[in-house]
Amino acid sequence: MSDTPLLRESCYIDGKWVKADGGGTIAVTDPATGARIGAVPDMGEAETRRAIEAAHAAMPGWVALTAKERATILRRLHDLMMTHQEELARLLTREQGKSLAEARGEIAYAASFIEWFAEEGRRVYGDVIPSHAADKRIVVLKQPVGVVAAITPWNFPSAMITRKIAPALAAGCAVVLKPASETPFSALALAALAEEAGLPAGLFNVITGGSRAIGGELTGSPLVRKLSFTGSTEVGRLLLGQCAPTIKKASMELGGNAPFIVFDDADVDAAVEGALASKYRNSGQTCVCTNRFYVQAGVHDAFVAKLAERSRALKVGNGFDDGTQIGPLINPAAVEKVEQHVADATAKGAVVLAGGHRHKLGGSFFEPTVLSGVTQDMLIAREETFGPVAGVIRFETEADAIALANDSEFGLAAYFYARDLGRVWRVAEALETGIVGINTGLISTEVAPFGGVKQSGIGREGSRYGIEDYLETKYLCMGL
Ligand SMILES: NC(=O)c1ccc[n+]([C@@H]2O[C@H](COP(=O)([O-])OP(=O)(O)OC[C@H]3O[C@@H](n4cnc5c(N)ncnc54)[C@H](O)[C@@H]3O)[C@@H](O)[C@H]2O)c1
Ligand SMILES: O=C[C@H](O)CS(=O)(=O)O
Repeated sequence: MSDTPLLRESCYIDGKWVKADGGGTIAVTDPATGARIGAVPDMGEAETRRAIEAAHAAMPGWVALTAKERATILRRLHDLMMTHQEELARLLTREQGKSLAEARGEIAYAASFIEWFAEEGRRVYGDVIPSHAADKRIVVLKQPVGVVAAITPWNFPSAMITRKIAPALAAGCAVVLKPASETPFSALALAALAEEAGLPAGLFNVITGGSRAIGGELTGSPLVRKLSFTGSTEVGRLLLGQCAPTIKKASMELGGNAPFIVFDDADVDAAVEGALASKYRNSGQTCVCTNRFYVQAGVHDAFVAKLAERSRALKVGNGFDDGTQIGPLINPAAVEKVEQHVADATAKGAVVLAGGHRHKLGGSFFEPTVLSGVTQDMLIAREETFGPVAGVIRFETEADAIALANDSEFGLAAYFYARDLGRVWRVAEALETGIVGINTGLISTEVAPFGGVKQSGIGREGSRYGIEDYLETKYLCMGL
């Protein structure tokens, strides 16, 4: 990794590259090989407090710029990301494991949020409201919410960060980011490019270390006015509670349990393509990966046979190897969870049609797996598997499918394949999720509002809606 100029083994606070006060570090390993690829500072409360204070001090100068001046710097950051796309992608694959092709795609996706919100920041409009009284005038302003704390997951080490810092910076906010300890280098590389783009010191701070200590400071500080979190529902619930004493604004992008419904009137071949895309992206480690398949009786056997055949043909390997489609899971614990879901399902009667075991490569590799005969009571239908396992449940009627799909505390993404127009509208409106993919398995884009309902989260990221969460609305009542 020493040949990677963007590799930073220090944190970035107030425009300086610094080590932890106590000198402690956290090792970072390659999930494909288990090899140590570097280390980052093990920071705590004191460093976090300094980062928050730096962000708070830097904001006024940033707010004083025009939206266009902020957009110019963000645009420069976008261009630098794309210039360094290959290096950023290699860094990302090394620490997260996804294929190089997917990593290149993630860097472009991450950069697209910077490009999108550079422009959205120039369209933060207020209002002039017809007054209620002849001697009054009413104006509405939109102003930056204040210092933003961002905490992000390991599965998209670049895009989950820019999906937060882009609207925050475009709105005029400063950010303190804690990335996942498994994948810190992509975050630190972003800080290096932001520095090169001319982002003033203190506006983007990246700290690594103990999540409880750092998180406690970020959620407890009165200087932090907003928490933007992406991660598991369990941790989101904890952090939301920690924000309560200081009444922080909170955006929560949490866990999923996406249903994928195939109706009798679907194009089965198209449904299989969509299923492969939605299930096996990032080796099944995305919040919007299909977690449970529901297939109507008339097409069930044809669909599962084709899905199993295609799953068996997927290439499992190191993300750097040509043609790899399924990389390693992030760590051994992730493999154990996948194994637990497969074992629970087969113990309750599910049938393995493809895969079902740890891959012969060993380590954190798992075979792409298809199970039929799955039922709603199995762990694989109740919990987020976060691995390359497709469990298929047969259903009879449209009403059954909707009831089964909505039988979850999660509500992030759902997918279905159908060609009857009336059915498309009935099902799309009935599904209790924030996102619905219709005759497609891929829904991720910066231009659309991304987020969930129920215990999958609060708020939306991306699109023209995404900047609203970083703004406050101020009402001016002007007496004449
Ligand atoms: N909805 C979305 O947009 C979205 C996107 C990606 C991932 N996710 C979800 O994230 C999960 C996988 O990511 P993960 O394993 O990194 O999730 P996680 O919740 O374990 O960790 C997420 C982040 O929170 C930090 N963290 C953990 N405990 C903390 C604490 N007590 N205080 C402060 N910070 C803490 C982690 O270090 C990491 O940076 C899955 O559930 C997935 O569905 C959701
Ligand atoms: O893991 C969930 C992320 O949000 C992935 S994506 O935004 O759907 O690409």
